[in-house]
Amino acid sequence: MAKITLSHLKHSYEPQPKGPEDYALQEIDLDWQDGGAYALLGPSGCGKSTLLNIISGLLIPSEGKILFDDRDVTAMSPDQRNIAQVFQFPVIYDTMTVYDNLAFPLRNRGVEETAVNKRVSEIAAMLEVEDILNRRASGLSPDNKQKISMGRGLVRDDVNVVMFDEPLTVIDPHLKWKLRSKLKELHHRVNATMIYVTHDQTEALTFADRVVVMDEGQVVQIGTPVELFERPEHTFVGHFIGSPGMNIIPCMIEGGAAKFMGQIIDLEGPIKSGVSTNCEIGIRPEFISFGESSLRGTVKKVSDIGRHKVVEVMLGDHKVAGIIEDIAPEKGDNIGVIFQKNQTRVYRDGWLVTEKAD
Ligand SMILES: Nc1ncnc2c1ncn2[C@@H]1O[C@H](COP(=O)(O)OP(=O)(O)OP(=O)(O)O)[C@@H](O)[C@H]1O
Repeated sequence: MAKITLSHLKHSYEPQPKGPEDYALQEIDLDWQDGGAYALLGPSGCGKSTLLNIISGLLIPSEGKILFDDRDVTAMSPDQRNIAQVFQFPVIYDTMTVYDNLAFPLRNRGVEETAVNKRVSEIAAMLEVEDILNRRASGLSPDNKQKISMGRGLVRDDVNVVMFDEPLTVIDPHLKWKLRSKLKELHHRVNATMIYVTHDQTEALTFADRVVVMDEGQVVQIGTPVELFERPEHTFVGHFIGSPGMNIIPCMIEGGAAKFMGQIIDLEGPIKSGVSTNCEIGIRPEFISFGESSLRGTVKKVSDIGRHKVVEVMLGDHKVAGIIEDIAPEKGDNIGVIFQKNQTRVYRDGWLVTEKAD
């Protein structure tokens, strides 16, 4: 396994890119640590596949370098890079048995049969497919086929990285969580560097120790699931992660204070210096409550979503959502809205600019 470094990486599909809008990947500098479980998360079109193809060697970046353990592999073919990939759709040989499918990547590298047998048995045990090893792959259910496909990705222990590209797309929703937790468990056992590409926050947050969030060709934050939830560094992360996402409302900055609807809003900490007309307050619905407050609004909607209720309140022209577990106000009520101070942040041009309270 290897540490993977992306250094000043940029990519445009245009032969002669002019401005940033011509780049599918803006400048990316990133280290993927050896043995880490990473998710690459972002909406459709943000550049995930482009980045994956650059790491695997299917695409040569317009600018920048890829290093595996500080060795420049930018000009190397996918084969030379020694990578395992698991795709959206299972890649297995239908006419072979499950055993032969799992053994294939090892036999292909000339591994001798005793070692093949040992490793296939280990992987089969981890995936809990020992009882179907002698079955032909053609008769397997889609989730078993994808399990075998994952097994083929994990069977070699000499690869630099295992990359999963939306591997649960074809899996029934009720089986997804099973395979997802299986993959997490496998990471702990094989200790490989893994990159899991998805647009689904649940998949990313349950699989990965660290999540790389992308938007419009940029990495907007790298963090643990808790960090992404607690302190989004960009409004995109706040909005994309969470259900509902972070409330983002415009504000004015005057004399170091943030004002919304003419009132000073208490913040987690001081605002870093800088100038912009595009300033916003971000606060997650989990940290909004209702009661005595000079910030008043009208309840627009109350949704009961099981364990808790989501209350949407109009503050002037701006809607904010709060999550509450006890008795909710009713539609049309005029209520006070309280922002939990240590969770109230300011973003300038999308980027977090409040300092963390001690
Ligand atoms: N072969 C190509 N030629 C030209 N433009 C491309 C090509 N492949 C991707 N793009 C563009 O590059 C940008 C990033 O696309 P990419 O497929 O990497 O995103 P993605 O996050 O993987 O999206 P998805 O989840 O839909 O696959 C998009 O604007 C896309 O239209």
